[in-house]
Amino acid sequence: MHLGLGNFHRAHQCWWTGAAAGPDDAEDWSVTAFTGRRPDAAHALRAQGCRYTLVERSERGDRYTLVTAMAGAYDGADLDVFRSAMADPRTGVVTLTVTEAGYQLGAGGELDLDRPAVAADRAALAAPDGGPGPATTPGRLLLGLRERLRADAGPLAIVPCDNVTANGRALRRSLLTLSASLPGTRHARLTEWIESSVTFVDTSVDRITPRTTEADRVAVRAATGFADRSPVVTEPFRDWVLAGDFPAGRPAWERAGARFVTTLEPWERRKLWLLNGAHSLLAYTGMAAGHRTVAQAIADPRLAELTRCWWDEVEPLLDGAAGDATAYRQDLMVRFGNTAIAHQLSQIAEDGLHKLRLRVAEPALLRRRAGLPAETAAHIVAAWIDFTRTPEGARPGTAPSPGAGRDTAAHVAALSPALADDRTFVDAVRHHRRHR
Ligand SMILES: NC(=O)c1ccc[n+]([C@@H]2O[C@H](COP(=O)([O-])OP(=O)(O)OC[C@H]3O[C@@H](n4cnc5c(N)ncnc54)[C@H](O)[C@@H]3O)[C@@H](O)[C@H]2O)c1
Ligand SMILES: O=P(O)(O)OC[C@@H](O)[C@@H](O)[C@H](O)[C@H](O)CO
Repeated sequence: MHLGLGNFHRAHQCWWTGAAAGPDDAEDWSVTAFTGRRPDAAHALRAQGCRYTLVERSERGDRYTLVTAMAGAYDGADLDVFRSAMADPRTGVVTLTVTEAGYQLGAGGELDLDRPAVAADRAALAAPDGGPGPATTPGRLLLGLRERLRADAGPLAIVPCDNVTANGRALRRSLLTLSASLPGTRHARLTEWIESSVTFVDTSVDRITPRTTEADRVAVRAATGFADRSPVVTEPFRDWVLAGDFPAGRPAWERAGARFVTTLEPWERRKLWLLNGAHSLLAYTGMAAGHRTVAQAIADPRLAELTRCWWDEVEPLLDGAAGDATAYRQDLMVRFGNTAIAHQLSQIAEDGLHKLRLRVAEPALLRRRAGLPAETAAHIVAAWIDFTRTPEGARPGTAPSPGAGRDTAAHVAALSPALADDRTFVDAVRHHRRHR
């Protein structure tokens, strides 16, 4: 099963599941996918038998693959179908790509029980008649797990694939907290069962996948003859590192290059800080400089130099267990410079509050605690604050609550209360705001 049927799932886990197929059909797995917030993606895929085209795009040209691993696509709000899929003993793995914001975490990285959407889900889950049903990802997952326990359908692995630090452990804590906050012995039993029978796998996922455009659909039709409404364009590069157990089995993803490790942290830090941190840097500083795509921004010598400064700042925090950071940086420069991929800076800039906490504030705090300056981090935070003052940047999720107003310290506190207590860092952010 998959939750969050967007572009990235189609370019990564779903493609990977098809590519993991072995010579014996009995080993093959398929994906039943659910959208997160809107039904559109499921409708479009169902209308074409859940098949779609993966376009691997580089400056050397396009490569087209028909992906057939998706068996079903449904609206995530269709809770009857969702519950029966979760309670099906043939379901052994649930992957997720619901964006960073979808995890409903507060600034401390824990489930925010007081957030209205989470509070509404608690009421829905506690209602004796089932109520309207939960709407958030943690709420729906817990509903599904409750159904699986009731049906005695066996253990399960949950595999979050979003750019969230220690994503498996974070989701495990959230579901246990949510379950423990619900009344009655059935929820006490649910909490115990999750602890004993549900595993949460930490993952680092990597494949730059921009939003599909109408021009992409036209190109697919011209090249393949398939009038595909849901193709997905991605870069040739791909990576998937996983740490955790699969008590109900799993596809042989390693056949297509996935790596199973014991500790994810070195991989996750290298990818989240070097790649995603630099993406956010390029998004906020690049848009302010009038660029639209990552390739345009990295071709700007001033921004390429700022990116190198960011990498110099975070590289000493990496322990090298994930391999040579120098080679990784060189590869990133090439990947960012792929002019065939139009990765919009505006897409990366969305939900900045949730993203910067993990990819910029966390390493900045580690540096500050080690007594080191975090100048480039301050520069990125300043660029984000300035972006939140623009009409495009003032949307919820990108900017902190309106109460933060123009105040630099309040913005930093929304990212990280600990960083906001660091006067040197807040002053550095102020300095960069004035001098940009
Ligand atoms: N696109 C990439 O290059 C890429 C690469 C690595 C990781 N990821 C991860 O995948 C996530 C999704 O990226 P995408 O390109 O597929 O985006 P997308 O917009 O195509 O799809 C996002 C999916 O998440 C759902 N969603 C959005 N907000 C939600 C919320 N608050 N609660 C529940 N569901 C929600 C949407 O309905 C949709 O199904 C990213 O946020 C990131 O964490 C993306
Ligand atoms: O997908 P997001 O929104 O978490 O972040 C935007 C980009 O940094 C991200 O999508 C990268 O392209 C991706 O993580 C590369 O693997």
